[in-house]
Amino acid sequence: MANKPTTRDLYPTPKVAAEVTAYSERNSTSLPQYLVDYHAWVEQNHPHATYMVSNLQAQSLVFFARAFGAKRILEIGSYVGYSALVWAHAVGQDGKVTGLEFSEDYAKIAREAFEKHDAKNVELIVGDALKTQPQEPYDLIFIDAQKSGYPAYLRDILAGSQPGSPTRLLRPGGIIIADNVLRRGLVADGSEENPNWQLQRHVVTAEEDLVALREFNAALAGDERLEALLLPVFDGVGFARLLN
Ligand SMILES: C[S@@+](CC[C@H](N)C(=O)[O-])C[C@H]1O[C@@H](n2cnc3c(N)ncnc32)[C@H](O)[C@@H]1O
Repeated sequence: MANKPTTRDLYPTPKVAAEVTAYSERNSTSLPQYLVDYHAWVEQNHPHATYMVSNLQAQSLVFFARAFGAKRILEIGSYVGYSALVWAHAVGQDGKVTGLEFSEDYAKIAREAFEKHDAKNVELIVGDALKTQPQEPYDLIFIDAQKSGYPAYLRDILAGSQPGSPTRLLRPGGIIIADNVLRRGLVADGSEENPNWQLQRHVVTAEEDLVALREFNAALAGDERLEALLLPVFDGVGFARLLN
């Protein structure tokens, strides 16, 4: 029996992959124009714009948030607020988004964007997310901060969401979404034969990030309180549902 084609077999050149992404974006429910414009503005004005999720990934986040029925979302790592604004759009005015962001400078830019777009349902807490997790329940937690912190974030979420606790962080049935869990494939294949090894090793990721992400992915799949799915889309997206 022939093997199913892999992502690379399906979209074998950069041009095909780019066309597929643009086509998928066009054939998914559109984002409001102010979100697309803000993404473009950050790309033109900020040196670390690649920190942001893409518009197509943002479309997927809106879809998942609504499909999961999430009205209260915690985001760990907000940068200048693009994905926080996306979540704010997804949950609507009767929902709530809390972003945790280390940098005061990034948070200032994000808050200006929230104000400009009249997003009253999103707040930012500045500081180390390992120390600033709120004491209230969320339906969905998005992890997108420093990769070396992913295992600790997961431990904190699980420890802070004990069955029966009135202050639990993630409700029973709540969803965790973690971005960049494959790091251009280096998490799964960190060998020098991986063409991304030379390109990315010193630029995008450090060995400690890869070690932490492998630990995180294994913990997500192995914890008996979680049902997990790792999808090889975008830079690798990990999903988990908290069972109790
Ligand atoms: C990939 S960016 C987030 C991008 C954002 N989610 C988006 O898509 O628009 C990661 C952010 O996490 C922040 N960060 C890193 N370590 C952190 C920590 N310990 N606590 C809170 N934020 C942290 C960084 O300052 C950076 O802005």
